[in-house]
Amino acid sequence: MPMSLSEFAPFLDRQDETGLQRELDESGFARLPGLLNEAQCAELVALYEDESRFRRTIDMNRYRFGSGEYKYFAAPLPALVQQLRERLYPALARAANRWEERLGQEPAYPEELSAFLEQCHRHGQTRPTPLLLKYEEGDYNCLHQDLYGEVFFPFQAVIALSRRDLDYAGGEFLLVEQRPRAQSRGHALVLEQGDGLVFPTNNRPVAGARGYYRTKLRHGVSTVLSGRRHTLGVIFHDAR
Ligand SMILES: O=C(O)CCC(=O)C(=O)O
Ligand SMILES: [Fe+2]
Repeated sequence: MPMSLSEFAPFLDRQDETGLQRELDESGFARLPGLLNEAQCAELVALYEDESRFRRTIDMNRYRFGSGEYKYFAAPLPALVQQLRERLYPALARAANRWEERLGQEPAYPEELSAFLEQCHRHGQTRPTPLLLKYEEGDYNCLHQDLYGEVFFPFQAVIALSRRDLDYAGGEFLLVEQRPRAQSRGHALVLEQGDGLVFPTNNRPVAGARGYYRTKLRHGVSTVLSGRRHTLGVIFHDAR
């Protein structure tokens, strides 16, 4: 069954973008509720078993990344993942350019994903990074960043594919913000099936007494207490 674009169109409308941009500026992250429907989530979960769709499988325990498993999609990406990556990108590039300006940098991100990916390719980053993750009872994802080379896009997205309290318990999405010369702040975010969350890949500008300063962010997942939790990670830069 082909997956339809219209299903995740609403938040991408211009009028909704204002709210998204405000949330990103205020807290650094933003929820995108109802990004995928139940059938789309189930379809992505089912893809996990189709080895032909992936270029690499990571046993998280082996690298001490946590416990659980994830798989990077091979090119060409499944249509739904490709469309999500393309359609989330432009609003996030506008946010990224505004953040650059706040930090006194030139706006660096092209309007279209394809142009940004060309930058990645010129730096030898040619392998796709969108991934599916699977956590079972006792699994977790240590706090980390997903930088795969010199070029990186300052936002990434995660989409919850499983039903909280029905398919799994625990397994909150964790976001920790490291503030310069201050203690870190943590957010535990519960995502419903189909919800997306956009968050900074590396750092973000925060308004201070004398202009903006940068905080550094890392993300992870708390221990899954029971059941199975699947997520889709949409990272915009390709990897070396
Ligand atoms: O499973 C999650 O919620 C987090 C996944 C993750 O680390 C990512 O998408 O980069
Ligand atoms: Fe990650």
